[in-house]
Amino acid sequence: MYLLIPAAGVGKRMGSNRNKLFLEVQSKPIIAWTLLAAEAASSISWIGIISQPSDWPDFKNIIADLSLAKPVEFIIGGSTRQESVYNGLQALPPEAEQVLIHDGARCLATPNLLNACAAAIRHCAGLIAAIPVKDTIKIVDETGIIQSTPDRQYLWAAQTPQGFNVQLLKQCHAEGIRQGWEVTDDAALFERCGIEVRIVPGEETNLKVTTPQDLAIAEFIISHRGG
Ligand SMILES: Nc1ccn([C@@H]2O[C@H](COP(=O)(O)OP(=O)(O)OP(=O)(O)O)[C@@H](O)[C@H]2O)c(=O)n1
Ligand SMILES: C[C@](O)(CO)[C@H](O)COP(=O)(O)O
Repeated sequence: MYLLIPAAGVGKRMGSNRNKLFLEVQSKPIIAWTLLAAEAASSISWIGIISQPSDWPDFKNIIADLSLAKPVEFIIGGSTRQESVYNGLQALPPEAEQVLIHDGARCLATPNLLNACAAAIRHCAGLIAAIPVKDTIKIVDETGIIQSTPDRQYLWAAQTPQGFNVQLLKQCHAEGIRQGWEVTDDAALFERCGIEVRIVPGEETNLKVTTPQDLAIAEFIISHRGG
């Protein structure tokens, strides 16, 4: 299975002065944990890391330190996640029929989750890892007044990995460009094009390291993992 890792962000919400993926959790950069999960997932045979060329020397040093057995290709990142994934799709080898996309910032996803998504995408056009929402969610207007409370049984928190048929995802990205759609995940492009996206049970611990609080939580989770 081909795996694209969007890793070209800047980490605004982390308040970091450079790509947050170089921040350390348990003495390893965030991206190193993500790459180690990909290395340990038996289904993954090819890794594309989508990132800004100015970060490539640091990524290359990290990869060398990890002595990964799997090939890692470097792909130039865009100015949004959506653009970065678009670039990643163009860089896939022509024989790639399905792809998993997994945020570099979701460094706690387990190899099992990557393998489960890789197995499931053989049987559908699109899927995402997701977990049921625990909070009561409110739709609020711009003045801060609640407009409605959606029924929680239909609410799921989207994670990555997200898996897709490559041809269809390329078509959906192209349609997104034509229509000027701005989305925060690839499933949203499938949805807007009217193509079904299936849910695969995600992991409660598979948080996206977005804020300094997430970094502390990631530190706690990794330090309490066995092995
Ligand atoms: N232009 C971008 C922006 C984001 N990403 C990647 O998409 C994932 C999810 O993005 P997010 O957590 O929002 O990362 P940042 O964009 O770095 O954070 P922020 O939005 O706080 O600036 C991350 O692995 C990030 O590196 C990317 O590849 N290209
Ligand atoms: C793809 C994603 O991780 C699913 O939760 C998320 O949508 C990325 O969005 P962000 O706005 O870049 O954090």
